[in-house]
Amino acid sequence: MEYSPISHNLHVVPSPHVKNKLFVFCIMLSLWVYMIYCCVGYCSTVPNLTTYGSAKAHRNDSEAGAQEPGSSPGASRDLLNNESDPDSRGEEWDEMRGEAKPSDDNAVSGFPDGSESKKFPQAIIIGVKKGGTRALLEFLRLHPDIRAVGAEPHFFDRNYDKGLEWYRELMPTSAEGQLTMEKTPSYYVTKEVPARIYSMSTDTKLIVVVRDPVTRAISDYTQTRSKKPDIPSFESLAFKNASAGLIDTTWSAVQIGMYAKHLERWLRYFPAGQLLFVSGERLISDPAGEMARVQDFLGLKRVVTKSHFHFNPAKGFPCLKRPEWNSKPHCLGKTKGRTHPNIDPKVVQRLRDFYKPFNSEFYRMTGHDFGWD
Ligand SMILES: Nc1ncnc2c1ncn2[C@@H]1O[C@H](COP(=O)(O)OS(=O)(=O)O)[C@@H](OP(=O)(O)O)[C@H]1O
Repeated sequence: MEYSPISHNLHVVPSPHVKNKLFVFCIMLSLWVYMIYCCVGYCSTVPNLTTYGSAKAHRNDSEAGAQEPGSSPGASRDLLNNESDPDSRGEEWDEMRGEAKPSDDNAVSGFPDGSESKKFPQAIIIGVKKGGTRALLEFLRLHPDIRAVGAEPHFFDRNYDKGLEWYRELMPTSAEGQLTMEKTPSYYVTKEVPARIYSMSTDTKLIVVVRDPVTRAISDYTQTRSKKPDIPSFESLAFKNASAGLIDTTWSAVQIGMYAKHLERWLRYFPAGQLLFVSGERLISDPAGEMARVQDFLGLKRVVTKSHFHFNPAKGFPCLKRPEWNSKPHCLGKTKGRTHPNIDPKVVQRLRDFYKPFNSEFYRMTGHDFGWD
C-alpha cells in the first residue's frame, strides 16, 4: 500500500497539551476582538446587562398576571405573559401600518414657538387585557385634543425603577388644552400600580374597558396559544380539580376577570368618579355611543362620532373612517379578533357560575349592569 501523507495527517489526534494551547489561544483571541470592539466605541450599544437583569426581575414579580389582592406576587400562574404581544409595542390599524412612525405617537409637528411640551398623562387606560383597550385608544387618537403613546409603556408595573422622567420622555408633545394618554392593560390587576399612579398625580383619570370575563379569559388563552401552540387545553388550565369543578383562581386568565376584587384596590386611592368603565361589548356594537361617554368623562368636545365608524361585517368589528379625508375605513390588525377555540360548554357554564358573584359585586360597585349573566 502506498503511503499518503494526506490520509495519514487526517488521523493525527492532537495531544491534550496542544488542545489546551488551542483553547487558551481562542480565549485570548476573543478577548482581543472584544477589546478592539470596545475601543471603537461599540460597547455602549451592548445592552446593559445589570439594568436588563433588574428590569426583568421586576417584571417577573409584578407582571402579567393578576395577583390576588393581598396575595404574594408569585401566586399567579402566568401562562399568559403578554411580553411579545405585538400589541404591546403599539399596533397600528392594518392599512396604516406603513405610515406608522417609530416614535409611536400621534403627534403632529410641534409649534415653532415651542409651546408644546411632554407632559405626564392626565388620563390612562389601565385595563383590562383583551377588553378592547387597543380599539379604544385608536378611537381616541382621532380626537384632535388627545395625544397618546401608541406602544404600551408598562411604566407603573414593569419599568417603575426607570423613574418618572423616563416615563415623561415617552410621551408625545402636546399643546395647552390637549390631553396626554397611554394604555397599559396590566395596570388594572397589578397590586402596586394604584399607589404609584396616585403618587404621580391624584387627579389622573382612569379608564377601564371591561368585557364578559369568560370571553375575556378565552381571548387571553387564544392569544397565548397563538404564540405557544403547545400549552395545555383551556379546560385543563381552568380547573384546580376538574371532577370537583374547582376553578383555578391562580391562573391569570381566570384571575384578571375577577374585576370587583381588583377594583377594591383602586378605590382605596381614587374616588369612584375618577374611574370610567367602558363596555368592551358596546365598544363593538355601538362605538359612537361608548365614545360619547368617554369624551364626556375626559371633558372633551364630542368630536369622534358615528361618522367615524364603519362596521365591517367580514371582520365583525367597527373600523375607522376619517370623514374629513374621505378615506376607506381602517380596521385593527390580525391580533385583534382571533378565532377563539371551542370550549366545552360545561366548562364555560362552570366559569359563568364562578364569575356570577364577582360580576354582581362589580355591577354594584360601578352602578352599572354590564349584562354578562
Ligand atoms: N374595533 C375593533 N376591532 C378589533 N377588535 C376589537 C374592536 N373593538 C373591540 N375589539 C376587541 O378587542 C379585543 C382585544 O382587546 P385589547 O386590545 O384590550 O387586547 S390587548 O390586551 O391589548 O392585547 C379583541 O379580542 P379578540 O376578539 O378576542 O381578539 C376584540 O374582540
